[in-house]
Amino acid sequence: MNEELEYEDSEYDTPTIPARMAFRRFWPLTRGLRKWLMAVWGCTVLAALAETEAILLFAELTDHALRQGSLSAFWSPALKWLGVAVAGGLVAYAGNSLAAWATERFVMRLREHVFDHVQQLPPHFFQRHRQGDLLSRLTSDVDAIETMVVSGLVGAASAVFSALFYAAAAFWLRWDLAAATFVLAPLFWLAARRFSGSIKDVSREGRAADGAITSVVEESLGNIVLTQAYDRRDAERRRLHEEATAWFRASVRATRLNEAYEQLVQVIETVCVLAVIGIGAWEISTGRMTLGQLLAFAAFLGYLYPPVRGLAQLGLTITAATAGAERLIEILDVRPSVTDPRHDPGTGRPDGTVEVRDVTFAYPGADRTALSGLSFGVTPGELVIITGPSGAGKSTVSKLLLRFYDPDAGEILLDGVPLRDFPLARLRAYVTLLPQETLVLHDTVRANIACGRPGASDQAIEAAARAADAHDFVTGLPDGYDTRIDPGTARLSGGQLQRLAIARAILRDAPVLVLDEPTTGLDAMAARRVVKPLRRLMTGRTTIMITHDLNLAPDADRILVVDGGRIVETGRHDELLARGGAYARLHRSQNSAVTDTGELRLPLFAEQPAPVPVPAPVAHGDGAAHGEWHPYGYQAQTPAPAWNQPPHDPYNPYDPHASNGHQYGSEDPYDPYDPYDPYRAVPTVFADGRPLFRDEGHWAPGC
Ligand SMILES: Nc1ncnc2c1ncn2[C@@H]1O[C@H](COP(=O)(O)OP(=O)(O)OP(=O)(O)O)[C@@H](O)[C@H]1O
Repeated sequence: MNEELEYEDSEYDTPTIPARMAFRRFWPLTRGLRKWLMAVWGCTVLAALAETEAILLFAELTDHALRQGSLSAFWSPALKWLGVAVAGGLVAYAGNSLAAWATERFVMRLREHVFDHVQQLPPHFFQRHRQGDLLSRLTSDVDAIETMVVSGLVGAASAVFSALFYAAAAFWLRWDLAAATFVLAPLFWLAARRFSGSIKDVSREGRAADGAITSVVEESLGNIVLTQAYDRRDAERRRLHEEATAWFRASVRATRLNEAYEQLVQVIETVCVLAVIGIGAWEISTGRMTLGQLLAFAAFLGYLYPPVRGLAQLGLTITAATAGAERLIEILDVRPSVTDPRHDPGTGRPDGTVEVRDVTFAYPGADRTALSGLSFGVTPGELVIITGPSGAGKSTVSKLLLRFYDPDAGEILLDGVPLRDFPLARLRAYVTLLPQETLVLHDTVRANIACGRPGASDQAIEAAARAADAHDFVTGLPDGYDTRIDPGTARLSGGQLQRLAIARAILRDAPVLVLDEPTTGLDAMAARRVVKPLRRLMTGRTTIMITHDLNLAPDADRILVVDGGRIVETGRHDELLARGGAYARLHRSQNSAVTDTGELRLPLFAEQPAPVPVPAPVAHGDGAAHGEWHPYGYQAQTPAPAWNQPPHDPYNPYDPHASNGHQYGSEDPYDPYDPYDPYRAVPTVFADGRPLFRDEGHWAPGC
């Protein structure tokens, strides 16, 4: 299956794979365990032999000791039986322990295999798959495969052996009786066949629902602040209820199907036992069989049915497990978007000269290119800022620089060597990313910094923390560097976490740095506090900073303004401002984005284009003179501009303005959601002529 197919499939329409193919897919993972599986099978065989011996001894005891009432005939078979029971017990214990060891090793190996694979998958894979569903695939679906490949195989081999062995013993004991019983054997097979299709369907539904439940719980807990702040508990509960209902239906149906199968088999077994007893009674009455022989035969049947029934049940279990295998195979078939080169050119640590040469790139499955013909270069010690509007392709540049993807056309070179020629681990040691969201490991502060360079000494960690201005707040934590922090930790502020990330990057000491919005999400004070550590981090390195925050722009050696995946302007801060183009506009919009609190108190849109007088003047003792603008209203006599009317709230049934026809569906043609509505009046100036929004023109304070 290719990747294109992959993201079109949701977790609910996983492709169907036959059990045999699924088995073959995972069988190679049993390498190294197969001899132990053989040993487990050997133990099962020995245990079956011990059981058989026990049954024969039971027949001997019945015929010689019990029927003849002879105690002397009791001791020898009794002691033998005891010996056989102890030996059988030991063998069964060894076999079961070994089986548990082998199956758990297989599960571990499979889980690591899938986990390793998932870790190599490109970022868009995780955007398109729900995390909860992935979790469920890595846990319960992995267990299902174990059932299919290891327990299933050993179970099937043991059941086949036991069935054949007990059948042979039954034939040896009384072939005619055995033949009569075996005529009924296909009934078991027919019953299993009847149920297997439905059981597979219901297992598939159950697994998908299991993944969906984990997803809802995971997403809901991850968004707990949103849930509580917007009181979305009922909505979240409903979401969980929907998925839980699907799970509930699937599991009840699965239990019903299994139970129906079990009971049907029970009835078939009873028919067989009655047939044996009937024929046996007739044989005993004609003197061709002893009671001991009949009881031994019945015991053999008692041992024969479980493996026969087990085989059929195993078929159903494997069929159900195939549903899990399909879900894992779906993930394993997604290929990583980048791989290591065949040959490592073995270059030493690069100086850090980066050249992006005519790069074009579209995300897999996307119909638009994210970058088109992008070219720029950065030399060691230089700071290049990439800015531009949202969706311009800035973060995509960082993904290509880290080689999460390869360009569709063009090339990115590090010291003249194409990125695809570096082994990934080495490339990512040379190019460090400081991502937008601060990534925290569930570990101590020390480990969080040290993950920049595993094995770093405590002194190096502390030096990095000092350079990142993190040492002081870290030593103020209850356990200093040994304080445990968690992702989403409340212990540290956004700015502090960012400084930890900077310490980690300082310790990593890579020649190339890619900073993706290093100050986004921080308030002005926190952003200012990270600037100094950032400068220390950037010193002497090739730095590519992706940012909307143009406060750092005057420091840049070059600024690239990207729009629609292309570079639309290049230059230094002053040059670009003087040019008055895209950059100047971005810069202006950013500076004017500092909101005037007066603006916040104004209704944005008028209800009516025609001015309506405010019913009562607002009496304020703050010097609001007649005719003066006041944030809460206009003074009497002065017709209030439309935008200064108390806003009509279409959702408020008590809004007095609702009665004047300002309701949806009334004749009032005003549509608040239509930007081209001719009735819509967007105020741009205050009553005294001052511009309402700062970027409308110069606004000298006090005028
Ligand atoms: N995984 C993806 N699959 C498909 N298209 C994507 C994917 N990620 C991003 N894009 C698209 O690629 C384009 C560039 O996205 P990118 O994230 O690089 O923009 P950006 O400039 O960093 O935006 P922002 O400033 O909002 O982070 C956008 O049109 C976006 O919709």
